[in-house]
Amino acid sequence: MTLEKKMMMGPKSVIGEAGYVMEDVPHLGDYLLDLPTYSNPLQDNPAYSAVKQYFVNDDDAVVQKVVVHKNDPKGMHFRRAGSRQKVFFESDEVHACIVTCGGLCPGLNTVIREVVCGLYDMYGVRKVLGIVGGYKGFYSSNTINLTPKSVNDIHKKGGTILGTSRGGHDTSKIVNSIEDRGINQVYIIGGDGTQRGAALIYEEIQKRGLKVAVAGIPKTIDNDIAVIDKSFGFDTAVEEAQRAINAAHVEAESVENGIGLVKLMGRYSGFIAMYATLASRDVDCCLIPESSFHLEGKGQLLEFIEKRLKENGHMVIVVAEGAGQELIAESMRSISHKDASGNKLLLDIGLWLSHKIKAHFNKTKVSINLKYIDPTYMIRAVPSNASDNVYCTLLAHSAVHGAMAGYTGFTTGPVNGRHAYIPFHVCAVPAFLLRALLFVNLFGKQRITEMPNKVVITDRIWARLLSSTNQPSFLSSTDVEAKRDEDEPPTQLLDDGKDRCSTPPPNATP
Ligand SMILES: Nc1ncnc2c1ncn2[C@@H]1O[C@H](COP(=O)(O)OP(=O)(O)O)[C@@H](O)[C@H]1O
Ligand SMILES: O=P(O)(O)OC[C@H]1O[C@](O)(COP(=O)(O)O)[C@@H](O)[C@@H]1O
Ligand SMILES: [Mg+2]
Repeated sequence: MTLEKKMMMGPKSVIGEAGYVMEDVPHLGDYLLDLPTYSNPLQDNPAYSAVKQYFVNDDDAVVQKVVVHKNDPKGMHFRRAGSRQKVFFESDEVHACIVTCGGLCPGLNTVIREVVCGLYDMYGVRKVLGIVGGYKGFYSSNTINLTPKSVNDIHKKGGTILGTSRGGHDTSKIVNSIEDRGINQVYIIGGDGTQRGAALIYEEIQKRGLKVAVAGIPKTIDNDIAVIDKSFGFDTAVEEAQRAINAAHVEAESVENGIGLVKLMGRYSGFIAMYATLASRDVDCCLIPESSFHLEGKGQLLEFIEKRLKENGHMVIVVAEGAGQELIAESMRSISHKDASGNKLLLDIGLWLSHKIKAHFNKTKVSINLKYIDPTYMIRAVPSNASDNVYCTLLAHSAVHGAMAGYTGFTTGPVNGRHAYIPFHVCAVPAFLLRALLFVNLFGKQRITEMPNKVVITDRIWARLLSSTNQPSFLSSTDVEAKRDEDEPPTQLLDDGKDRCSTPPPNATP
């Protein structure tokens, strides 16, 4: 194949029998001809000497959907992460760099540590640079040398030893810096914005024909990155949130008509609020961006608060920072501001709700005692917990194995419990196969940053939350219908072949 032809190939897909599609990741060999390969040094590593199979089979893939039906096509797959028999870099040839971008998240230091140690211990790499202060650090800050010794204890600290920033993504300046420094592996740790930036860096590197592997490592405390099971730091955040909820509960319980209001992070997705509520059992009401609510009116928030106070004498409300933004905007006629990365700056729903609840009970002459707790930055700043630490290690090692094997333009992460390489770009799949795959609506959105991961309030998990808090859903039946239409069609069919949304079950009461 000629070089031009290889360059034109773009994102790849591997198509197999019975509707098997693998959305493959790019490889340095796609645009650089005749790259030499080397045997993987892992097989000489004493720690791995008892391993039955050192390497992942070349065509191992991870399936995107695990719940299937007998006539379903095999569906979408991603390349399985892990070490390969042949690597495309010699140990002393590697000059890696690591950068952390966007908001803080528990586990950032663990990932940095494990990329450094993974490169050193598994592949004998000796040159790893830390880029200081996020993307703009590539062209405006000093770098620091990272060694297993210098990163040994960093997983015990919150934050990122490299520093981070929003904004400042200048693709050509970044790639110039990569080229000038002779860097050939770039590990980019960050959320959706960062992964978009990483895709641009990968494209520019490919355009310049550089032998530089670009590996994205997804980070977001909000857990709003699509495709992967969950992001690191999320578990830690849910655990840490329990402390704030407990405090709110103690405060609320100790006084007459006590209300504990806790704001948790979640700009567009209410995962932290939802999981923290499900875990706690002390929460009476959880409000998330995906499920709108009103203050006034029958079955709405203020009425529910009145009811719960009458029943229990106290209550705890958990609100995700992105919830109810349209209500605040309406009542304050606010101008929308953005941060340096272009993310919309949110209005403080916690303060606003506190004010509205107090004003309401003032008007109705009921004395309440409301305590508002905003633990958001305290939660974000803690070191990762044990389970996140284990997860971060695997994530970092998967990225290292992928880059050493010559893969590039990918984000790594767990898909149904198995780590996979997910391409930055969606590959083209023939239309007939798309139809056969039965999830045409989702296609084109499977790339990590195309569509944020959101709580699907028509899924059973949200129903479990509503039933555990016994709060109203605050949605009208029209809202529910609209939500059902937005979400994926149900896969659970009744015996007569009609779906549960459109047809009431036999004997259902109207
Ligand atoms: N669409 C984009 N294209 C290129 N770079 C982006 C894009 N969106 C964000 N970035 C860059 O990614 C970095 C982190 O983005 P941000 O949205 O702040 O955090 P996160 O990656 O956690 O979502 C910033 O330096 C920002 O400039
Ligand atoms: O004050 P900052 O640093 O902009 O961070 C606030 C935002 O960071 C987050 O924790 C996560 O955002 P990112 O995923 O973009 O880093 C959001 O929940 C929150 O809105
Ligand atoms: Mg983001």
